[in-house]
Amino acid sequence: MSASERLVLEPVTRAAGRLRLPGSKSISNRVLLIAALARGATELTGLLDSDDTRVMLAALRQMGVRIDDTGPGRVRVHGANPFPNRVGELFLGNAGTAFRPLTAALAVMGGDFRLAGVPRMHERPIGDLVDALVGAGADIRYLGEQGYPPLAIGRGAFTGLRPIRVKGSVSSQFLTALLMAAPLHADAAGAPVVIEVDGELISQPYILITLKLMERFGVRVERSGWRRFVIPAGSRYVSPGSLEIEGDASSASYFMALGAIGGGPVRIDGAGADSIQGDMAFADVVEAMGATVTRHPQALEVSGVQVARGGRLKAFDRDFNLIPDAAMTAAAMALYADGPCALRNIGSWRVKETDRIHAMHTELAKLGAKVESGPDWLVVHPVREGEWRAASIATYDDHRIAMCFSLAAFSPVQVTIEDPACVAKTFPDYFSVFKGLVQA
Ligand SMILES: O=C(O)C1=C[C@@H](OP(=O)(O)O)[C@@H](O)[C@H](O)C1
Ligand SMILES: C=C(OP(=O)(O)O)C(=O)O
Repeated sequence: MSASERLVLEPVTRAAGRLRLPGSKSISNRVLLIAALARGATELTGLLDSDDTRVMLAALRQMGVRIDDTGPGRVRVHGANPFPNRVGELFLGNAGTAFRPLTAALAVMGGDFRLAGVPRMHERPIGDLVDALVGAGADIRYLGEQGYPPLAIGRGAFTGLRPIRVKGSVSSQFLTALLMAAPLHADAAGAPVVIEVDGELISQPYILITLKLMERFGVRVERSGWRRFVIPAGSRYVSPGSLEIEGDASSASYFMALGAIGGGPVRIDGAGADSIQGDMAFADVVEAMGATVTRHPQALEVSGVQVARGGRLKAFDRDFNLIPDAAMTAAAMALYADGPCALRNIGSWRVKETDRIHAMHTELAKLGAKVESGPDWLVVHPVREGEWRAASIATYDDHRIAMCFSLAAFSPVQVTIEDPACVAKTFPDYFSVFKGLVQA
């Protein structure tokens, strides 16, 4: 492995300072697609520039959607429904927020599309979404293994006559994809679209992001809890003119952890108490661990959050189903807690960028931690003084493994992060922001 493929983290003892978050991945990719489907042009600001948003932008442009670059983090999207090009081969990397919603939108539109990604994307399940769409008349074929990308989408007639039933136990992105595509049918057919969730629905706060952004584009979904969603007849996306994208709350979790472990205060601008992202609840996690948290609008003039250490970090035993991405940061913080920390209900980790339960178990253990895990849980015991081991951390092409193991710099040993560039999925300059906040 060459030097640029590894990052050596020398031990640090303090962290303090202020930073601005990159744009939210979840919001960026949702509004790019919705704006592309809306009447009128939308000026987006605060857009994330990373691998996941680049594949979405490239796919939309390939479909003939005009998107002007109007400055750093700014684009003007000229809506076009249906898309001018209804034929194409799309490469969507490992971006779940591009692959799943585009599958649904293109299946409802109909055409002749092929959707593929990196090898890991072809191991991430999509069968529950394909079943729901095919059940409603869409024409989708698997080009590789059944239930997984790559996919071919044809011209089949999406009827949406009966309620569309979808399972939500593997990923909430399947329901998000159906919700975002539904107005295309509700508008064209002048009929309501009803979506029913079959069984458990994980990662629920991401559905609220979807519904809130649809509403910003004029589509109000009627819902009964998490079971039944009705997109009224005639619903159509209309551009609000402009939209400011919040900072990424999952990215904020690493800096909240820095403030809690490294003293702080660490001031994080771009997403605060008024955020629509569920991962802002990570502020409650660090607070419960003993950190001192200040949230906008109570005390800060810019939307944001500030975290400082409150004492030794307290152990936790928590259900993390609602915040699966930020939960990884908690697993790394457990290295410094005052007792064993349990992360429960995190089964979705198995089918994300890598098998995250296996990866976190393996890499935390390399540092000297005792770790236990099961199908959907992880227990991390803090490392006692004198038991730390220098380690080279494998990152499995998973941005979040790379980012949360930066927190191992607070150990007394040298830690090396392999392939740090994998952070480009959501936060290309993560390590330079990190280095600007920590001190030996
Ligand atoms: O809808 C979204 O923007 C996301 C939903 C979550 O996935 P699951 O619903 O698969 O847990 C999350 O892990 C992912 O990073 C982004
Ligand atoms: C699971 C993640 O990504 P994706 O949007 O590809 O599902 C993630 O960013 O942690």
